[in-house]
Amino acid sequence: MPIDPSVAIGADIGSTTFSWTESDVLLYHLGIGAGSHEGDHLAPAALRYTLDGPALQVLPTFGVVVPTFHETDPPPLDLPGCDINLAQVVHGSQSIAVSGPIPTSGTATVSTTLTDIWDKGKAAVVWQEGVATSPSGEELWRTRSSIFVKGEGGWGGDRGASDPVVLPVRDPDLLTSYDVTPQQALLYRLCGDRNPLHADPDFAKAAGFPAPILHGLCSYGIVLRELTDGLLGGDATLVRGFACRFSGVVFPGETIRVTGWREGDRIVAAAAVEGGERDGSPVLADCVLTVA
Ligand SMILES: CCCCCCC[C@@H](O)CC(=O)SCCNC(=O)CCNC(=O)[C@H](O)C(C)(C)COP(=O)(O)OP(=O)(O)OC[C@H]1O[C@@H](n2cnc3c(N)ncnc32)[C@H](O)[C@@H]1OP(=O)(O)O
Repeated sequence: MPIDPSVAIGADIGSTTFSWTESDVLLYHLGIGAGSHEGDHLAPAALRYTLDGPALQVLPTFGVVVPTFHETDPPPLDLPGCDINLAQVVHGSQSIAVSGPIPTSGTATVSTTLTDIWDKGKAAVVWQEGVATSPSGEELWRTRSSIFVKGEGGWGGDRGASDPVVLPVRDPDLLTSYDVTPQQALLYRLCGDRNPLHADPDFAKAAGFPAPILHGLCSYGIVLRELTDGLLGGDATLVRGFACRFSGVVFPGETIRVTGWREGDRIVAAAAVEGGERDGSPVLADCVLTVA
């Protein structure tokens, strides 16, 4: 069986220790479009993401990517009990909760567990959770993510329960957009995800797409940055968590429209493609930004 839930569920994927520098933080922020709005490269809020020094802040979505930031090979997908390949896989959902602002440089260890597998009949959803700790053992952040594995499932397992975020009916507090550059995925892949799905047209076609698609985690970072800039004055230290489901693909060169509502100590949001033939196609759903 390509996926054996009896082996996979609860499996300890292991621990990795990694380090990062201010340069990694700067590259990450550039990869998710920091400084690209007109005048942004000189604005104090954007400089918090793009200029090294005492004012530099870290958008918490960095915590998701930093354990593999220096990887130069495609994601290995060597998950216990899962005989699957990259062409079957898209990122399904992602969340991170931080204990406090992520340092601009440091060392940490992440321990990851494969927590659950849902059987969608025509696909399987594989869930992982990670806990990152400092060298002194202090918890820094927690992540939860899923991959959607096409062509798996059908063993009569649990379908899982979704918990959709209901968006307010009132006018949004933020309506903004970001123009994904044609080379966005080629830049973002330098942040540790060399999956050929985002760069190689032949691989993308074999995986069922007309062209390479943008990394889900790039859209995830773009949307958090837009919400932080638009509703939190560009202060990344106010973000305690960010969760989303990847509800549709983005092609480099498209525009992502971000709509957000402030609701007490959280912001709920959605993202969709703006303009062109795919206007309104979903990108991110069930977005929740938790505010300190
Ligand atoms: C080990 C580390 C490995 C790292 C791997 C990641 C590496 C990265 O480089 C990969 C990427 O970044 S890929 C890019 C980012 N992801 C995407 O673009 C996916 C966008 N979403 C889609 O295409 C579809 O929603 C799609 C395809 C997800 C679902 O669409 P459909 O097939 O049409 O399914 P649908 O009919 O809508 O729903 C069927 C059931 O599945 C549930 N579901 C839907 N979307 C889900 C999602 N995103 N996550 C989890 N579950 C999801 C539905 O709820 C439904 O279930 P049920 O019938 O029980 O209600």
